[in-house]
Amino acid sequence: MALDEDAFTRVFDISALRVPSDLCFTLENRLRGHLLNWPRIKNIARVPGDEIDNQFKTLLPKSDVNDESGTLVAFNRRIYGKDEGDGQLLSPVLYRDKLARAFNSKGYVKFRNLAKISRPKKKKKKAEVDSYNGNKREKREAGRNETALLEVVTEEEDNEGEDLGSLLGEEFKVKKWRGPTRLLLLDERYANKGTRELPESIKAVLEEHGGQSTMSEFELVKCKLTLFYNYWQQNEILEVLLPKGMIIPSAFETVGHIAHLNLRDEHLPHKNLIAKVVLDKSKPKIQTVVNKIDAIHNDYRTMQLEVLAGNRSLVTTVVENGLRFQVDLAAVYWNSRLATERQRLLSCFTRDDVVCDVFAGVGPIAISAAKKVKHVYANDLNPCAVDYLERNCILNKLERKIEVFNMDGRRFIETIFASQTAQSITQVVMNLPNDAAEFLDAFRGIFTRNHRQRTLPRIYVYGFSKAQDPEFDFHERVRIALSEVAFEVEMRKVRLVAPGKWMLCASFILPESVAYAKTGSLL
Ligand SMILES: C[S@@+](CC[C@H](N)C(=O)[O-])C[C@H]1O[C@@H](n2cnc3c(N)ncnc32)[C@H](O)[C@@H]1O
Repeated sequence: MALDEDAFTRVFDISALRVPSDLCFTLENRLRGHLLNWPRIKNIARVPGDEIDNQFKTLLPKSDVNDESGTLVAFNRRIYGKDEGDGQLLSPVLYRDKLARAFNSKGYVKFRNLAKISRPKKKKKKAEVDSYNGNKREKREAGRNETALLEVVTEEEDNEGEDLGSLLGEEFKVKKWRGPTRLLLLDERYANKGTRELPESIKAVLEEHGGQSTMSEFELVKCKLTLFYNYWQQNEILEVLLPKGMIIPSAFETVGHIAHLNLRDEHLPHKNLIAKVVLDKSKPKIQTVVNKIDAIHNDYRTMQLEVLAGNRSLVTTVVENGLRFQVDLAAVYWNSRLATERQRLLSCFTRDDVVCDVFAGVGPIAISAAKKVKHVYANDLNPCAVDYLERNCILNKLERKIEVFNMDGRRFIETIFASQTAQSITQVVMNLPNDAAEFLDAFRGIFTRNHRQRTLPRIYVYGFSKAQDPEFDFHERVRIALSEVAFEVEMRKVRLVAPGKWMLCASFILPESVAYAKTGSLL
């Protein structure tokens, strides 16, 4: 089903007070309870074409611009000139401006409508006010990229009979310029009400301020407020589009420019529609919307993703804690939800540490650590992850502090600890929650008598548990893997990854009995 954006256009009749612009904020405060209070709609709107130009301002005498009895009249006379009343002679600047307004390349602008008498009447283009910036625009352009549009319903629309303007031009039906004004949008309960029907409290405020205003004139105008597809929020649109009673998908993970949905089965028939709305509502930050097709099963922990909307590229750049990581979501593992955990882990390290990241992926832990610690050894089995890991080291200018390896975790542990050149490793991170505990046996016998003076590293190993007592369960797995019971393990719940399934982090100093064990792996 295609998304019909026009079906979300809604038009509301409202009333507005046209007030002098210099009073609009005062009046906005005084009339607060009577003004339109809709989300994302400002209740002050500009009126096109009545702004005073700074150039004109300088021509005015120092007294109040809006002194209708004197200055404003004189100003109008100066603008409209002697030929239209008893005004003074126009200054050269104003005279040129007047001429420019009277002619254009096609002839007299002022009497252009005379020509129309002999031609069929074209549909009139109407100037409108965008409630956000007051720009003039043409009605047919509005809609696609608009959020909301405020149109003043003109007298012409109200009274078809008095169409003097269509014969002699706009100038002949509008009043003379009377100073810059603003529209204060009134609460919807005042729509289509006459001035007399306004509550006394509003009238009292207007009367009080009317004296201060030069125009001493407030006008009640009818308006049309149009709200477009862009106005409505994601959940409001999805509520309309999806079948009644269906849970509205709201949360999604973002990885750079990619929104990563995790749709339920019931959503799948509507997946493209949902993705389109998510894309529309999260642009420009989001450029691609994907859905996870299947649970993660493979060794590299990559996700099976289906691109539902937007551009198809799954290569993106994520900024995390001031560091930049390039990621190809189709080929490597990335989880933005672990950002807090990575920070917590990092807070355990000091500048004297040497860190070994056994399952480094594209490097979020290794590279963050490298900014803080003395040195990092980072490894991953996935050649593509290693490729991005190397790029990310360079991207963050940390390549001198990180050594990158591409091997199986167990072999990496054995190699790095056997290496004579390896600096003394103080911290080991094992973030492969499904199986990391099962790699712990690789630490058995990593040190020989020659290494006696070496520091015993602290190990951080992650795991999942669905048990009733997840901490106890994971603790048991760690002990079994190390074939050692007498050592202290700090156990911490990281986050609930699914109902009843916890991710945990166990940390402990590698027991001496394990590090110097005579045998290697028991398995
Ligand atoms: C859960 S991800 C964690 C990556 C990284 N630490 C992070 O936070 O984004 C686990 C990583 O281990 C890697 N991996 C899986 N099996 C491995 C193995 N036997 N040896 C080394 N790395 C392995 C995967 O390629 C993946 O990048």
